[in-house]
Amino acid sequence: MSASASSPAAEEKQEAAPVTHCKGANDLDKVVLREVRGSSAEAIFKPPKAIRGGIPICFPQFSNFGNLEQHGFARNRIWTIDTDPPQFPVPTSNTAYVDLILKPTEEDLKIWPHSFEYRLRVALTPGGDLMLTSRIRNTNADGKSFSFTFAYHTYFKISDISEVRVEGLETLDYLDNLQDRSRFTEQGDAIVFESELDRIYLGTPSKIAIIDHEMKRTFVVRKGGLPDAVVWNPWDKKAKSMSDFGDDEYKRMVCVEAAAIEKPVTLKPGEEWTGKLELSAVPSSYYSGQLDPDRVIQDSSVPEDSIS
Ligand SMILES: O=P(O)(O)OC[C@H]1O[C@H](O)[C@H](O)[C@@H](O)[C@@H]1O
Repeated sequence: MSASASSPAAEEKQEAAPVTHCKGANDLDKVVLREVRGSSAEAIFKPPKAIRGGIPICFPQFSNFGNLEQHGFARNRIWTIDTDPPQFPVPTSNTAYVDLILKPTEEDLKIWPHSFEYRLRVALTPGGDLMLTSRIRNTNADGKSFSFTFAYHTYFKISDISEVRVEGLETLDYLDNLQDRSRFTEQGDAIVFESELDRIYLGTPSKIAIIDHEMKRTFVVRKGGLPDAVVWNPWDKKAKSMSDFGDDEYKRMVCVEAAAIEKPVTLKPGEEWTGKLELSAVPSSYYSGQLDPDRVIQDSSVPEDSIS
């Protein structure tokens, strides 16, 4: 799906849920791993399997935190354009956006017996920032609550994994997926990459920065309703084991995923949850060694209190 799509068109089926390409004014086209569908290296576009790259949606399960397929089924489903969405809680004036909706099929209900409506708004601001707003409602008629885990599995395109720092997660606790999800405390003043890394940071702030020194560009991730953040780079060995990923592609990508994992979200019938993600790209000189996200996002289109 292209996030540069504008207002809702006539009802039509979308090929896949994830944002796979986003051409923005301020370098946000670099958010994605692939330039266009499958043109780079080893990406495979074969529905119903999600393409690797972009922003796959992990719902109703992150990873193997449950009995469903890895990362849940939402990323592998056909979404529909929602031509008549209810009012969204984020300002969208002057933005180009598309509203998508996902409801469970009969098959989905067999593996996850809960009725839901998942509304996703994908919006691009005039400045090129990308905003994703997920609204998930429990529409169970049997009076039952349900719980889920969630992630925006965002792939960022970077110059060189060895040159990148992730700031905003220092001093936090994390679960290390490479060590049976044991709990550790981050000791570094930033995350740098020297080998495979796969961690779930807990209780994270609403802003995280991915600083690409070589490109002199910083991605700012802002999020709301999503307390956790997954940081992932497969490094060389795992890259080789993935059939839809080039052997060297790990050098040019990092995933920083706004998520709700440690404490699953529980919704009673009729209740709705909102999870927001906003991505900006700014020149790294704004950061130059000091993380001052307030400074770089002060012109953001989303007021601070609307995202947290
Ligand atoms: O290969 P996928 O199912 O898309 O998952 C890719 C990666 O997603 C997350 O980042 C997980 O923390 C990793 O453990 C996993 O390898």
